[in-house]
Amino acid sequence: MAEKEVATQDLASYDEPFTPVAPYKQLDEPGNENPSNQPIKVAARYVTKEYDMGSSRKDKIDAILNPLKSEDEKFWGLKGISFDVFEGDVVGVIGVNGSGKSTLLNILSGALAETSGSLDINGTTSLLSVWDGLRPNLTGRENIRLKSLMMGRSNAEIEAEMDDVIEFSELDKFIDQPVKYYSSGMRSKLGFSIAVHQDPDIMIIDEALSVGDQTFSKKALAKMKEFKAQGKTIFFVSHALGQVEEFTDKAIWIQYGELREYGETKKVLQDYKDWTAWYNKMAQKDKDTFVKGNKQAQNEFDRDQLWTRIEQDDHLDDKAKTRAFRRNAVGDRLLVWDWLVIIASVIAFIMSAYMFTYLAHF
Ligand SMILES: Nc1ncnc2c1ncn2[C@@H]1O[C@H](COP(=O)(O)OP(=O)(O)OP(=O)(O)O)[C@@H](O)[C@H]1O
Repeated sequence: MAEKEVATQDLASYDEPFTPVAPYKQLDEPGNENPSNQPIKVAARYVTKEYDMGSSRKDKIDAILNPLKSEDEKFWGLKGISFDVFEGDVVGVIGVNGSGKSTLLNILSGALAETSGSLDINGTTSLLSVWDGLRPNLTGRENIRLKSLMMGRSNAEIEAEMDDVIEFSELDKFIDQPVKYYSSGMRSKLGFSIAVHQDPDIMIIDEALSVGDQTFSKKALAKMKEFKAQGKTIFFVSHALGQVEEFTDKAIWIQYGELREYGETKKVLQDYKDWTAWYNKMAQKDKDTFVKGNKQAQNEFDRDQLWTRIEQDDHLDDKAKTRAFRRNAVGDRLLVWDWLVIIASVIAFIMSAYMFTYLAHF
């Protein structure tokens, strides 16, 4: 009976708006213990990603030339995610489709720029996702060379490793075929093999183990365990909760762009499963309302709401608050570039109009 009351109370709270004030745990809080005093590998504070739904250059120019047109729709893929990860932590990242897992991992790997927030990464990262960094028109072998060069490997190192990478990938003669003809499993094998041979400090794996065949998944998991034993830091996104449970020590649960929970894998997985059971029991109409409400909150989120959260965070001093609120210059640089293109086009247009009127006099 008592158990039922607790469950009911927990379930009711799912409906309430989720507004974390200090969503990351302090060092040595339960779920974030650092018994061997490991150095911090990743410290994220209020990391956001604001997607522009009309994000093509044409959409942006359109919006400037038609100021009366309604503003582009924004979507906050991440609404201010904060956490600490220590050397040797193996962290599962879970959450329903569209919650923001890939967005977070792409930001951690440097493949995507965050909109704002402070992110300190101590070491090299390597992202492993089925499509990441693979050029469809290049062969498998050329992709190995390209990705390795991008990771700062020398030609000699690449040639020395080439046979091992190919052997691990099990692609055999297909290695000289363009990647666009590969199945998703084959891409995953190639991507995985390239990534593990880069020997990064921080390994980021996005769903890549779920598409290969079972034998390869086992081999890949064994390789990951080897990394774990060496004390590497690993982020592991997967919908396969069994794999997350088997392989990770801590888990981050992301929901609609928020960090819902971070702590010991067992506890986070149990809470996530409870939530999923609660969600699945709802009538379709209620599920739609729930999802719509959360997505709307992601559309309507803004910098004021973000600042309110940061301001209330007692764990941060003023300097850290300012840093956490700061917009990332990369995003702004893109805007400046867009403006330059527009200004140059307007000047070119005015000059041609002058030339035309001048020539028309003769
Ligand atoms: N380039 C983009 N422009 C606009 N919205 C985007 C873009 N990329 C992702 N999103 C949106 O951001 C949200 C988070 O997406 P993300 O891919 O990070 O989720 P996910 O948790 O990895 O999902 P899945 O489990 O399905 O892979 C989604 O609602 C998605 O539609």
